[in-house]
Amino acid sequence: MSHTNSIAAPPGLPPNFVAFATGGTGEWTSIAETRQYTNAFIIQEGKILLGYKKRGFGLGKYNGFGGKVDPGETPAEAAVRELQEEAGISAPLEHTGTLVFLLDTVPWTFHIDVYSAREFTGEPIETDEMRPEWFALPSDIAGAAFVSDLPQIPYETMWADDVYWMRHLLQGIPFVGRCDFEKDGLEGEGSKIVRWWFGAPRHT
Ligand SMILES: CNc1ncnc2c1ncn2[C@@H]1O[C@H](COP(=O)(O)OP(=O)(O)OP(=O)(O)O)[C@@H](O)[C@H]1O
Repeated sequence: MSHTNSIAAPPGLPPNFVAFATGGTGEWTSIAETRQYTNAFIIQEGKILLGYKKRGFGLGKYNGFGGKVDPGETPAEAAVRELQEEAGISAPLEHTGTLVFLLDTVPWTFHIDVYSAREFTGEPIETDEMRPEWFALPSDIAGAAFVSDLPQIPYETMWADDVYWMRHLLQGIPFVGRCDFEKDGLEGEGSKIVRWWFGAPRHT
């Protein structure tokens, strides 16, 4: 029997969340060393700011802005710093989600605190690491604020797990999740999700 379809959250996630998307096969990979990361998204009336990653981990993918939490820094401080460094803007970021990733090609576990803000100051600028671009929120979430002349969120060019939690993020619903990835056998750093579990707070 696979553990991944069970209602109980997998190792590495906080308690008191109820699954809204689970799947895959096999046992959860055991967690050894954990490293802290951040990921920040600006979500406004009808649109979301994503960055195209120009170098390093996640090259060629769209993602929020973020990176490693430095020693002596809180995740919230790191999130603000990384947003400034990678997109040139400041924002009152609020914690919205927690993601845990294991890749069979990386010996540590990624613990990612996900932040979002509805406003920001400054002008998004392209940096050495990221190229910021706006995308339209889906029309059922945006309602009257739907922006028809922006591209749709490019899930095919994002990490494969993003599609599971993005609607929670866009609606400001807290979420947690875990995914175990394995190399997909293709050239490069391509990987596929082999088991996943996403949950929202019990009362929603
Ligand atoms: C596996 N599934 C995943 N799905 C979505 N997002 C993922 C992710 N795995 C990592 N991430 C994000 O990728 C960035 C890496 O950060 P990364 O560029 O390595 O850090 P940092 O900017 O400190 O690096 P430099 O050393 O400056 O290049 C960071 O935002 C982190 O949250």
